[in-house]
Parts: sequence; structure tokens; C-alpha cells
Amino acid sequence: MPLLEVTGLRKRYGARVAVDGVSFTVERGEIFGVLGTNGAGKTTTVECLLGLRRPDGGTISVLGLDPVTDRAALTRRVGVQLQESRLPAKLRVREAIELFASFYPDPADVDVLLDRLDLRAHARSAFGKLSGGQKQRVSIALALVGNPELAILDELTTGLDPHARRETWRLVEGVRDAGVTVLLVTHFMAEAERLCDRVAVFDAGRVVATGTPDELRAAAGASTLDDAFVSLTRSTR
Ligand SMILES: Nc1ncnc2c1ncn2[C@@H]1O[C@H](COP(=O)(O)OP(=O)(O)OP(=O)(O)O)[C@@H](O)[C@H]1O
Repeated sequence: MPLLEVTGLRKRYGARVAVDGVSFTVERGEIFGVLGTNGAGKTTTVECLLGLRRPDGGTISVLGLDPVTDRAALTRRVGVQLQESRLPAKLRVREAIELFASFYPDPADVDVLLDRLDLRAHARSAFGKLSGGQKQRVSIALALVGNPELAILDELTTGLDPHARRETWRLVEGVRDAGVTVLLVTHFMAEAERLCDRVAVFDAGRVVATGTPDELRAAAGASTLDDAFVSLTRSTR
């Protein structure tokens, strides 16, 4: 059984159809990429997976649970790093991680997490004083502190310089290697190519292609995933 299964998901905001019959599955242990044009319905889909929005149609199973009816159970087993996570500027890094750890029945060891994310030297720093890369590492720590089976990372490396981005990629690979399944929402094709075992390409509320980066390149007759993406999403431009 897949770890996550979405079938025929639909969601509209008033008259605007944001998600229009989306289906995909994520297998245990993979890094699955959700790629798509702006406004394609990625965030809405993720919010439905987390039980933050109630779908208008279709079914969702995450770890065998229904996000709407089993939201509390799901929240304990899924770690989330959402776009632009904001914390109070004066909260110190260790305090933030300890606070989030207190929400979970079986949290990770805070010191182990600080070491793993290379945050030990910043443990006493205020969140507001950190660099963009350091803030991202804290947000990944917060996504992992509950020892999740699934980590959802949304626009993880937006705003990071190429060094910090590569460092973050190594961290995400480490998360996968530790046995956590990862769903990664990204606009960066190089990131998807490097990290993702499989991806789904969203366009205008639909999934227009699913497969490994190699399969997508071959299907589009393209030499890079970037070219494949442009070709797969061209029809709605
Ligand atoms: N709360 C809302 N109310 C009304 N419309 C919304 C709302 N949230 C999203 N939308 C619309 O739904 C569509 C899908 O938005 P969504 O944020 O899911 O896309 P996305 O793929 O995450 O986009 P991006 O890559 O730009 O973050 C867009 O047309 C957006 O304008």
C-alpha cells in the first residue's frame, strides 16, 4: 500500500477551480517532488493532505488515515515545513525546537537534531538574527522534531544561495536515508533532478505528468528536466 494516495482530488475557492481531479501516489522511503507552474494547485493540494482544507471531491489517504477525519492522529506522524515559516524574532533556536518537541508524544532528541542540522553553534541565537539558510535549517528541524514518517517540505530552498541550497539538499538526502518519506514542493528543476526519486508535474489544477526525472525527460524528448517541464506545461501558457 502506498504511504500516500490521492485520487481525483478537487478543490475550488468560490468560482475558481484550484485543483481539478488530481491523482498521485507516494511510496514509503522515496523523495517525491511536486512541481508546477505558479497557481497550479500545489499548495492547495498539500493543505488538503494535511487536513487544513476540506476537499470538494476525491479521496486522500496519508499513512492509511483520512486527513479530515483523522487529523489529530496524522499531525503526530507528519512533519511540515511550510513556505516562509515565521517564528517570533526573539525566540531562541533551542527554545523553538524544545517548544515544538513538546507537541509530540515521541519527539527527537533536541541535541541530536541541533547537531544533525548543524545548529549547535546557534542554539542560543534569536531566530530573528539568523541568516536565511540558518532559518531554513531551523524550519527543517521543526519539521523533523516529531520523528515523522512523512516530511512535507514546501519551497525549501527558495531564497538560499547555491552553497546553502546544496547543503540543504544533503540534509534532505540524510532525512530520506534515515527512513523518512519526503514530499518536496519545489520550483527548482535542478533540485528535483538531484533529489527526487519521482515527481508529479502540476499545471492549472491537474497533474500533467508523473515519473522519474529521467522518464519525464524522455517523454518530452528534452535534455534537461527544465526543458521537459516547459514543454509539459506549455499548453496553458
Ligand atoms: N485562499 C484562497 N482563496 C481564493 N483563491 C485561492 C486561495 N488560495 C489559492 N487560491 C487560488 O487557487 C489557485 C491555486 O493556488 P495554489 O496556491 O494552490 O497554487 P500553487 O501551485 O501552490 O502556486 P505557487 O507555485 O504560486 O505557490 C490559484 O489560482 C490561486 O490564486
